[in-house]
Amino acid sequence: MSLRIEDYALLGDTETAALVGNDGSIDWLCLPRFDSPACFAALIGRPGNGYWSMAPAVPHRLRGRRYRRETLVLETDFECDDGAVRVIDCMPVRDEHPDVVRRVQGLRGRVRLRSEAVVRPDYGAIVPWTRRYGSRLHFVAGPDTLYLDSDVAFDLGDHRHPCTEFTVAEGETVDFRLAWAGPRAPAPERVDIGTAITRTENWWREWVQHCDYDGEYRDEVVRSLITLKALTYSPSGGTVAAATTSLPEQLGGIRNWDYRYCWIRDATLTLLALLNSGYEEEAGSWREWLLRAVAGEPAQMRIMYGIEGERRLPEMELDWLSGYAGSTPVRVGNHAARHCQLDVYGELMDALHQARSRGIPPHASAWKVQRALMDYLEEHWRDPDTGIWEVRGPPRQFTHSNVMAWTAADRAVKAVEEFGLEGPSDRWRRMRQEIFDDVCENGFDPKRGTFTQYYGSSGLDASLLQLSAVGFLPADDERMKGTVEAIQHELMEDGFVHRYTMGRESRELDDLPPGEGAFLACTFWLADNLIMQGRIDEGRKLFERLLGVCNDVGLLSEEYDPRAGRLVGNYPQALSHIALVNTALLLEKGQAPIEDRARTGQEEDG
Ligand SMILES: OC[C@H]1O[C@H](O[C@H]2O[C@H](CO)[C@@H](O)[C@H](O)[C@H]2O)[C@H](O)[C@@H](O)[C@@H]1O
Repeated sequence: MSLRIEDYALLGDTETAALVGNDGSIDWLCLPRFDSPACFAALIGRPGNGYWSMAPAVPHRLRGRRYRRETLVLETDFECDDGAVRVIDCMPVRDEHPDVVRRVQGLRGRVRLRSEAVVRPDYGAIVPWTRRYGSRLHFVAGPDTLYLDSDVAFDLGDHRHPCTEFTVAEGETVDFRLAWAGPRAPAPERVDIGTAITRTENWWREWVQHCDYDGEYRDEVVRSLITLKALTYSPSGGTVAAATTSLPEQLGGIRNWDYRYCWIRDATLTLLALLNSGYEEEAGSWREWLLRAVAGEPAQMRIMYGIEGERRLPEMELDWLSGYAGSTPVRVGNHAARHCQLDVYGELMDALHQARSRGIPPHASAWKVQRALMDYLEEHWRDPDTGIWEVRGPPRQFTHSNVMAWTAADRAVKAVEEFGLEGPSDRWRRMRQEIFDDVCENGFDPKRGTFTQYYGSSGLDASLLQLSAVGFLPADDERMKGTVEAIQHELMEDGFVHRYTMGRESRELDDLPPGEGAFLACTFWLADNLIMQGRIDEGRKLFERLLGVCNDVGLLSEEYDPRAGRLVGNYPQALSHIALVNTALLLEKGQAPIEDRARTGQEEDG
């Protein structure tokens, strides 16, 4: 039986990521980039699709695992009748060759261990050509060449399952390193594993030092920030939505998507979470990524890009993979790249506005790009779109999308008024008012006292919990209170919030069978609304309940299945960790930076 999603921990070097189970097996690793084909894909298939195990060879139990304080260096402790060992895993800060290092440390007694290195490039499809040179294994398959160096020699067997057994006594260490090289690149030099681990540890600790949040939830916030940093591709500054593809939104279901790309929405919200926690440098590189990605005709702007700004992300199914817990199809690429989702204009205008407000040095092209985007939005904000949830049914006029168009107009007005930038502020002011009136007339149900999912629908949508955060209406406005109450009544299951009403209407909306977990980011947004309404204790209680579903190493996926009591969806997911950071900041400050925006927006439009 597969491990639960929460049984995995993240390793990463800010260019790619791996998942290691609490059984010591690395079941997911894409090299050299987040979106490269995985060479260990057992996570979404079978063991034959690739893994690298490291655990006692005799009956044993997990004694615990943790990241070393404020780092992404993982320690997993196993215990058996003969003693105890620790496996230390990390991906060193990137130099020439992406690599994973593993050190086995004897803690007590003498323990016999076994390691199997089943390398399977191209998402588990290819058995590589494998050779052994002393204590080095060499795997070759098309564009992938991997080298496994170890203190103990591997037995090649039939070349399909290289394995080794060795004994570690208290105080001893045994080291391993798997490194990737391009097809014609020279073989990597051997490295000292102890030095690599220390260097990686120091690098993360130095990074964490810039965090200026020192509140009650520091551990959880720092873990989330480390996760967001690990999901940010450092050469370009783009953030992937999650480290995986096709972890299901419902166990055994078909809502399995590839998240190893940069959504404007997720990347922008990541930037804000980092910025609000003291990380200004990241804001600069994110803006570089963004401006490169959206450069060109505003009409051609995409809602998501590849990590270097690639525009074509064709979606396909990998039929040789049996899926996580049998959840098929396994997909790579993402058809949503071709969607029109108007909210991204608002998120983008807001992020650039905030970067400016924080004094991030101006960028020569930023305002030019923003003006071009506004020209486009002025013409198109009434268009139906696929909305924040990227529904695969027919486009609609989603209330949230229009509110985000309002946000874009609001930030454009402020850029002129507060920063003296040049632009038609009177026109944008009129646009802002027009959208405000339109939303209040068509996206609000006066009988039920709640905003609704899209114009003309009676359904609810948890994205409406964002309305106060962006400043559309204050949290204590009766219409917002009514919306929050309706969402609490209709979208909650066992204390967690679903994205929208599931049922016949959602089938038409989504073009997919209903059934998925509760959405963790939305549940944090509910906590935010409670806090902004002054219901601090209720908000805190909900926040702490959410912290309770973080796994033992502080990670969250996209969704939570309250019935199964399990994390579901891609993992770890940026949106969930962004939302965690925002709620912690809101609780700490009593009012978040986002609420300041709420106040200014309301003065003019209320
Ligand atoms: O479930 C439907 C959609 O799910 C994915 O989108 C979700 O994840 C995105 C990345 O985190 C997020 O930006 C979006 O708001 C979420 O709905 C998936 O990528 C889509 O293809 C799919 O239609």
